[in-house]
Amino acid sequence: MPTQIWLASRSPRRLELLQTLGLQVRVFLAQNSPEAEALEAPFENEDPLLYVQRVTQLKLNAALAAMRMQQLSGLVLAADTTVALNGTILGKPQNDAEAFQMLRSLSNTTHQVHTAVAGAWLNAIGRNTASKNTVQTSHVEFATLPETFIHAYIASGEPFDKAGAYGIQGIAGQYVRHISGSHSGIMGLPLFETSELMRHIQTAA
Ligand SMILES: Cc1cn([C@H]2C[C@H](O)[C@@H](COP(=O)(O)OP(=O)(O)OP(=O)(O)O)O2)c(=O)[nH]c1=O
Repeated sequence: MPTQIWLASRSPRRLELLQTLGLQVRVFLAQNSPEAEALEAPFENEDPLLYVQRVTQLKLNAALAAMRMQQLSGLVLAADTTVALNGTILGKPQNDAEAFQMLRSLSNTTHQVHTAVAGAWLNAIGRNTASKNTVQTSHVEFATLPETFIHAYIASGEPFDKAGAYGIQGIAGQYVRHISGSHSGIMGLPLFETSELMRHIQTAA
């Protein structure tokens, strides 16, 4: 019987990326509580790489707890993407001014995009019998972002559900001079690392 893969994510990009692997994926969304959202706030001066892994584990744990309650089983995946500029975390912008500030700070420089993935196997009696985490870092160099572009981009609404206020897969891609790492990782789910993680879990479960 094929493995049931559950993606614990609201991100439409993550679902599309997983589906490009030809997998049958179901989305599982745990109820968002204010407490859970508060836990996703970075600690003061938290290292971006540690932050992205911590939050990913929180997302996975919340999904596993909720899935147990509903007696669901299979391979469960959660992920988080964080943009880091000179060691500072750039999350999703809360308003136009924050988006503007983020995009201007990314102009004509290189930043990092970290995507962590955590997965676990939940068996038929609700036990987690195998788990694995991974994190993938890409380097993205933007050319100068003209102010007229930044304003129009913010007005389009595209920056608001994205870490660092941009999506490489959209019109901001025209200013990406160079990347090293994983294009799918920058979009939210590194396909090479995620496939390896899933194979590992399936073998170990
Ligand atoms: C840098 C970058 C980020 N992003 C997106 C990927 C993620 O969806 C989003 C970062 O937010 P995340 O908090 O990682 O994920 P999410 O809130 O969208 O979904 P969930 O927590 O339910 O899994 O930014 C792009 O789509 N393109 C990019 O180039």
